[in-house]
Amino acid sequence: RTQCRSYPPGPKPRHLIGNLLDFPTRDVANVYIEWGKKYNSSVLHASALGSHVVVLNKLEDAIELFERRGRIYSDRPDYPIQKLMSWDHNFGLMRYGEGWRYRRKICQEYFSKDAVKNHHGVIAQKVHAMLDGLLKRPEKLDYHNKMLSVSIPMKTMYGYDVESIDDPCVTSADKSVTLGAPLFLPGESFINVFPVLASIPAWFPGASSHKVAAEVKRLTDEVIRVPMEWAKMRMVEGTAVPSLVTNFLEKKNKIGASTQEERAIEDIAYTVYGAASDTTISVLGSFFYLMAVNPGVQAKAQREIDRVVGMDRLPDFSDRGTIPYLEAIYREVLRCRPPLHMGMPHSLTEDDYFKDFLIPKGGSFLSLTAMTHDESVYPEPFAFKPERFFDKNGDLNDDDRILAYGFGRRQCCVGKYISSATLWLAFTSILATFDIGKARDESGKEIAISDEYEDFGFLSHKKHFECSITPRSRGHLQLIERANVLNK
Ligand code: HEM
Repeated sequence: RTQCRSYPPGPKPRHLIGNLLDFPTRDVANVYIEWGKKYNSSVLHASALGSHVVVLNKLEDAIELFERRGRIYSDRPDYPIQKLMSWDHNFGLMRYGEGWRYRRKICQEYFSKDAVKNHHGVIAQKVHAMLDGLLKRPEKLDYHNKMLSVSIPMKTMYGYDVESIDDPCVTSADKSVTLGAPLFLPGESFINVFPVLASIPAWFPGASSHKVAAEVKRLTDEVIRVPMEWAKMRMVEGTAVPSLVTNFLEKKNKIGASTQEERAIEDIAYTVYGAASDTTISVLGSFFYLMAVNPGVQAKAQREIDRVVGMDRLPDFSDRGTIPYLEAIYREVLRCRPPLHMGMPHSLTEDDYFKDFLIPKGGSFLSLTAMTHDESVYPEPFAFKPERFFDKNGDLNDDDRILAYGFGRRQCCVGKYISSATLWLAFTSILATFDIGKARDESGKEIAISDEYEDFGFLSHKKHFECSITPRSRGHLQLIERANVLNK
């Protein structure tokens, strides 16, 4: 340990401001991949005014630090901007401690591998509604994607059926994330670098992050309050349906509950809505894009689905495990395009030493995109090849750890089982019933789809693109209609 002296390599700090101007605020993961090549290191470092950022580009390093040494790597950075935006209610951003543990435990039980079966009905209903939407208005793909992605968390958390994405709960949550997420990046908000700035008022000249934060706070408070009040009203009316919140309110009415528990439930429901919706939108957007530009993969998947499911019914959860190629598509979509390209920031609670480097106490990030595009593990990393997940015998290989769900003592994404169930059923049902292809212009020529993504800081979504979505046959069309009649 005494030999370890220097921080990991990275851009040379400037006088006084350190690396403040070097931190990328757009296309973050790719910039850190480039840094990795430039400084010839998979562990990178930059700092500004006492705040350190360490980026890990290699899976084995993340396993060593975030898992084996998880005790000291499981905190989250204390961003002063968070409180100004009411995002301290988001337990995914909470410091490692009692408050986080309490919320995580409740959430984990609700979404455990076994408990996810309780949500299969809701997932199937919402996936079938998406198929119906695609049938009637295929040009509104973004709308249907968002409806599916927001309606599952709203139903499982509050028992609330989202009727339209113009629902005020949805629009306020959207605005809050669009405005607030970029302020988390190192280099984007000076408040995170100079915590003392958090106490200057929003009207102070130049306090631009404060003004944005104040608006985000107003929106966030609304996102937390409105659906809770709605659920309470349904309880009073006697029309509530089971959900995390309504189950809790029922218990509270029967045997009482502490304020601490009520706060936790409120925080969990709000957190899950945000954590589930934007990530699912991102993956589904990537899925449609990747299917439209990879017709060979799509055709092979459809042959496999037809072989197992046949033409007389829609896929259901009992089919999972019987269509290996679909499993490979699920793995490959998440490998190609992890929605949170940098994962969630983990913070180190004490100085550590790794590979002869000093890893300073403070912020540290892992770069999921760099890990899922590591050429030594995934040859031709930018090619979409579900086949990479099969071994020589044609069986699925054991690379079933979906890196996009993260690492460590925070036991990675608490929603990974419901997410996996949702994405699997959505992918399989969409491919079973529709052909996805490039759209055509008036002269019948295919319109190319660009690879552009919209960057929201930590998260990215596929930029809007035109594609054609057509039912595979009259029989498939009828299956969708029948499923939706049954749902009503
Ligand atoms: C493809 C979809 C999803 C991806 C890629 C994803 C990814 C992630 C990642 C990378 C983390 C950070 C883990 C870490 O600390 O390193 C996380 C945390 C979290 N995710 Fe997901 N997630 C997805 C869907 C969901 C869904 C559907 C839910 C709903 C239950 C959810 C709930 C959460 C929560 C509550 C946390 C915070 C956990 C904590 O800090 O203890 N996620 N997710």
